[in-house]
Amino acid sequence: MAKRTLDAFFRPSSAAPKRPKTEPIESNTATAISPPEPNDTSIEDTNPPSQHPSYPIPIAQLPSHIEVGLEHATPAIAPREISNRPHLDLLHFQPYIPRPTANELFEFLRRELPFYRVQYTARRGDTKTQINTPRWTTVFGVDETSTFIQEQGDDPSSLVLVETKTKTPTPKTKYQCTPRPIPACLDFLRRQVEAANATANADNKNPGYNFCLVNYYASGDDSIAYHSDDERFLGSEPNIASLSLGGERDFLMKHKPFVSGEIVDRTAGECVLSAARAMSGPGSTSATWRSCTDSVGTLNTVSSPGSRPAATVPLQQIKISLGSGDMVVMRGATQSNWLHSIPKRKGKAWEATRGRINVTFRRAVVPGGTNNYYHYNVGSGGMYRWDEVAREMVLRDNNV
Ligand SMILES: O=C(O)CCC(=O)C(=O)O
Ligand SMILES: [Fe+2]
Repeated sequence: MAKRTLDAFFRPSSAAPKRPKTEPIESNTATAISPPEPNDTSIEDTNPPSQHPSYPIPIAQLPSHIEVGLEHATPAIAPREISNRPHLDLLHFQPYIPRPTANELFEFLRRELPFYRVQYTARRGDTKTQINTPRWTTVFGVDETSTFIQEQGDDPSSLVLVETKTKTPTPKTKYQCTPRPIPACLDFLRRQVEAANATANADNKNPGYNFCLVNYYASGDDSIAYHSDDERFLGSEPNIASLSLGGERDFLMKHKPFVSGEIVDRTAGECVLSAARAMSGPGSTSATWRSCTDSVGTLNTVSSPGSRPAATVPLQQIKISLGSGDMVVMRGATQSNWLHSIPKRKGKAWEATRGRINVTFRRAVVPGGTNNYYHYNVGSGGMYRWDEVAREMVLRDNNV
């Protein structure tokens, strides 16, 4: 694996997220607005929101004070590499965005984005289970086989979807959903996170994120159960950047079980590594994946008593407390070997009741990824928005 230097974070990078004066003609973002000058407060109220026929609502642009904060103060600190366990390859920025700006961004995204409480049916053999996703979700982006291009001048609402290779219009039948371009506010963040990643990789490889998934955990009752983001549609060794905003929550990780008798004593927190691959490799179907995350919550362990262990390593769970502005980048073999979760949090303590937003950036390589992400993060139910007076998500539209 390529060696990364953390010092590189404080050197100027060719991939630094200098905001272009105008958006490129070809992009997955839904706006084409020049950046405000840091002192120009008038722009804050006049920048038009991102609009697109696929959006249920116009989505506001970042207020200039947040944008300036992101532009000048990220990464707030060099990341820590966590790779002291088998197959684990993480970058932990603590924080990536300075706390005050991260808290403003949390309030902004909660207020401005459309959210969904998705229900779906998980099938396991002949058994069907109705799942209520235990958090609010929303998603933007399209896999790499399609691209949004601007049809008329710099009017972002005229972004149309074309085939990436041929530039011909994408047939309506290609997707079971209507892909949404990443709105300007999240696209700004995407470019910054990409640049931070490129700096962290010795080969300066840009992960080229084309999806942005957002989770909102309203309280300690909201959660995501143990899963890995290792679907085939993300390609091998996916790079997933995961940003936390708002209330602090625990991020748990545990190694997947091994195939051939490696689990010798889970209660003692020990597993034995052989050359065998982890049990649950890439390619789980979407239904399996979601049923793992939301209903079952963990994968079964397998052991076959005949095999010979080669080495022992601790199998303790890893716990990382994620505060506002912190970012974890999961890379390399992490997804195919490790599970992660945000467990429910009991109690009435402030951090247990405070909301948290998680933004992940990923790259999907085939249309199956687009169908999957919209199915499980937008679904076919109602659209909700944050109500500042009621201090909760309120149903705004029954069918978007
Ligand atoms: O909220 C988080 O930090 C994790 C979210 C996550 O794992 C996911 O959306 O796949
Ligand atoms: Fe995940």
